[in-house]
Amino acid sequence: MRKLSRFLKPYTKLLVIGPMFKLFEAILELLLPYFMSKVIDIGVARGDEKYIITMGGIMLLTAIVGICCALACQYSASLVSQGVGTDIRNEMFKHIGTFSNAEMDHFGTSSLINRITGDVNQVQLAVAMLIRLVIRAPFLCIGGLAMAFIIDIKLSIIMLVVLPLFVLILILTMKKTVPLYKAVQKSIDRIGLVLRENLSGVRVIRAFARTDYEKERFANRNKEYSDHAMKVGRISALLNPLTNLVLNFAIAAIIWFGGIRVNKGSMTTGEVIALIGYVTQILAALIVISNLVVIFTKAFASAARVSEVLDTQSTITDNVESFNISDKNMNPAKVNQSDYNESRQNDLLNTDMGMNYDYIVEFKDVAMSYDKSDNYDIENISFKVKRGDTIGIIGGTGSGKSTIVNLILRLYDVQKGSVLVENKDVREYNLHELRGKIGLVPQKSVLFTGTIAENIRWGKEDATMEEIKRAADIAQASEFIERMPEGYNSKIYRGGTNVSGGQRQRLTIARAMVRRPDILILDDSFNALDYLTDANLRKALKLQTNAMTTFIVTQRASTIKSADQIIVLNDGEIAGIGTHEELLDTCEVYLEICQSQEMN
Ligand SMILES: Nc1ncnc2c1ncn2[C@@H]1O[C@H](COP(=O)(O)OP(=O)(O)OP(=O)(O)O)[C@@H](O)[C@H]1O
Repeated sequence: MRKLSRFLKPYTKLLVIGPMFKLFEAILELLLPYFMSKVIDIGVARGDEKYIITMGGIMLLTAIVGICCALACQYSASLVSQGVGTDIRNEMFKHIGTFSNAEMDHFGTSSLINRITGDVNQVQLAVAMLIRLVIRAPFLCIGGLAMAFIIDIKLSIIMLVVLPLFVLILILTMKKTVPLYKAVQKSIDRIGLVLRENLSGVRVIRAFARTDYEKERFANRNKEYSDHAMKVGRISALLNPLTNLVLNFAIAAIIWFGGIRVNKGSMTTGEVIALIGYVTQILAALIVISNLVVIFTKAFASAARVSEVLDTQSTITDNVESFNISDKNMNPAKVNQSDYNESRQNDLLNTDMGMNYDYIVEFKDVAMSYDKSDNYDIENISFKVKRGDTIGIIGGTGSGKSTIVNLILRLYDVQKGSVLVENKDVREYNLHELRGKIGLVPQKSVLFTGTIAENIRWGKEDATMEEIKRAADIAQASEFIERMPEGYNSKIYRGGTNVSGGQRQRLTIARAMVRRPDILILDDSFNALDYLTDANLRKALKLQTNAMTTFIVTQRASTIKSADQIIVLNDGEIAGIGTHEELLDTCEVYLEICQSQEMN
């Protein structure tokens, strides 16, 4: 929570003004029982109607001013808590954007969503309570006690007996419930995880007839949650009757002993009524304090989860200095397209003059594991790629194909060796510059809510309709787009679930093509296409993209048969490199793949 206190700084004024209003309202609230006692003792006792009306007016005014103060405090609390919540969410979102895939893997999307929503809400609630109640409740307790002692010291001794008893009940209840609240929070997290997995994978679950299994998994998580919540409920349910019992006991005692003192003439009826008012106020304030403890305990746990995200630094650090433009102080995130184009033109000029690089991509003895251990997921990877070549990467599942392309984009860092793009280590690049050279078609096609044209424009913000149509042509997507009633303005919903898998794949290819990247990476991007579309797409890529270096990751040998170079992976290592014909003679793994697919 302390780490998040910096988010309160911009609201310092409201943080002072809000509680001040609440404090003033508490003072007014403490005056009401006192005024009441005067009405009874003077107005009613003497039958002084004028006094009753005047005091009634003062009490009404006090109450109205009190309500205004409470409203002003409430308003400040809303401004601050909503502001702090919004600021934390924005900062988290921005920070998560800097995470490499390693950090995303570490937290998991489900947990990140919970943290940015549920946990921030909890912190937000604590901030609101901080302003509204943290000063008010203890003030009412102490102030009420002081007023009671001013009215009658002897009768106030009842409070000294009742208060410790009341506090003991609250502490015992909290001791039992606070750990349970944490368990409840965790089980809500787990329900969220199961729910998210189920909703996003609903088709797979139905297809594999796993509905019953998933129902049971959800029911178990739900039961775990309800068990914890019920336990909290059962204990909390005891709180109300117990506190009411103590309160009524205190009131009865005040009336009993107060009555005796009134008969003796040492106290007035109004003072007894005022004491009843104060004891009620004090005990209500104590209940509020116990609720505050619960809210703050939850908020501390949530703040720790939020801070963990904000304190995590991406293992992939960006090289801001390396961006090849005149203003080195420029924020790379804000580098605009024309600066970038200028930088690219300089690079290309250098290339044409033979100054810059021989190979567009080079892996030098690369090893890497996702968990950063010595148990490498890929190892001893070395190869060189010439500009304009088509490279096929083939191998069984889990052999490391996607890992290799992830390293070109620097989605992860290597542990051994180096990856060079245009003769420069990817770690020396500014990430914006590096990724600006590359068009990726990921294994899992993801589209975004918006029109088809908007989705393709993701690849290049300022793409004209002509460029979009050309990209769709190459991706073999124009035919189905034009058949849709609204063509390029047709809407894509929920990550693209309203188009078929193959159509989605072609749209993601168009999105990558529209930026005319130097390096195009197709990570198993043809697997949802029929053989004819696959062949047409490869033909179009070859014809239209002469200068583009294309990596095709696939399990289908026919897709990469005509590639300039094929890299065969087996269990994280290179089993062979060469053309289709060369590999058939030299690489047993490749021969086996081809034979299994009945082609050689
Ligand atoms: N995010 C990750 N976290 C941990 N391990 C991973 C991660 N991604 C891949 N791996 C592991 O790294 C190895 C190589 O995976 P990779 O995805 O590169 O294989 P692949 O050849 O592309 O497989 P496929 O054809 O099934 O996509 C596998 O053992 C896999 O379990």
